[in-house]
Amino acid sequence: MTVAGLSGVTKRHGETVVLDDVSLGFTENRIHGLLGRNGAGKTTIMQILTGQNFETSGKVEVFGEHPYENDRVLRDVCFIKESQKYPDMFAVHHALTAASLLYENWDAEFAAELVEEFALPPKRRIKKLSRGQMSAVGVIIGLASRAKLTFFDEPYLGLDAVARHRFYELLLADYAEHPRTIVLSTHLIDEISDLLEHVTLVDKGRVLLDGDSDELRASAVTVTGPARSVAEFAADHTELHREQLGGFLRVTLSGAIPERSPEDLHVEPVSLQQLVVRTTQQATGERGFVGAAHERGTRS
Ligand SMILES: Nc1ncnc2c1ncn2[C@@H]1O[C@H](COP(=O)(O)OP(=O)(O)OP(=O)(O)O)[C@@H](O)[C@H]1O
Repeated sequence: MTVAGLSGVTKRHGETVVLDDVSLGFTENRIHGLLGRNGAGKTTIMQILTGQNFETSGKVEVFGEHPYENDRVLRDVCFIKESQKYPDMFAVHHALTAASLLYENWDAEFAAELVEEFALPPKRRIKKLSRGQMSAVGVIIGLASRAKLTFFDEPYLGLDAVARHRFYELLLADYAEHPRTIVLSTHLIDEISDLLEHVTLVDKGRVLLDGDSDELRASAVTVTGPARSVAEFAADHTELHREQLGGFLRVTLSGAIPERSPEDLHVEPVSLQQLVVRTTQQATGERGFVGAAHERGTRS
């Protein structure tokens, strides 16, 4: 069941088209990745779905209703972003108390455990916290709120690598015990790709990819080997990308892993990160992509 979705949504700021006829949906009890380059429109999508921004046209539904100024909807929605502002006097514990009043599924015990886990000084004012500690405040609120629909708009980027991995572990463990819909927006695709069950890729306000992660991973392969052999093999496939590595060639090809391939070739499924990069390059016609015209021509 789709809990939050956009249907033919366009968002304009004056002459600038920020979202261009976007349709997407986030399914109940699933971890979604909302991916895309800087300025792609990810934050705008999340703002519209959390009632913090307006669509110019199209249909927006969260739990079957429009979210704007809609308490019935918003009490089940948590939006965690890096730029979250708190009143000047707020200490960590004030932010947690405010969150406990806002979210009906708030788990105070879990929040206290997370404060210890991320070694946060509860009485320190938020504006005095380090960047990583500020990110931890957001991460803790996002997890302990247990909202039916939780958006994380890159708040964990301020955490160091060790703390980020701990966040991913905690998220997965808590999600297993308390299934809900989680949307993660990030540039660090490799880091979170194992977490994601569904991926939506946006670029320049348009949806480029939208599908189940495993199906997307199975939709392309990387083939590496002696240049001539790879080129011969690639000739029969739709090529998404080509990289020369000395006498070797690496190509990304559209399609499933072939049952048989020449012995001197190494064929592996594409990683989510590669797929995202290649698809975005293809859409923007960036250098490094061979066969863009063909691929574009074959897309419906
Ligand atoms: N109020 C505004 N007026 C004009 N343009 C805006 C406004 N808000 C956002 N934009 C533009 O909309 C586009 C999408 O912005 P958005 O913040 O949604 O992207 P994003 O995918 O979240 O990017 P990032 O990964 O860099 O955070 C950008 O080009 C941005 O400059």
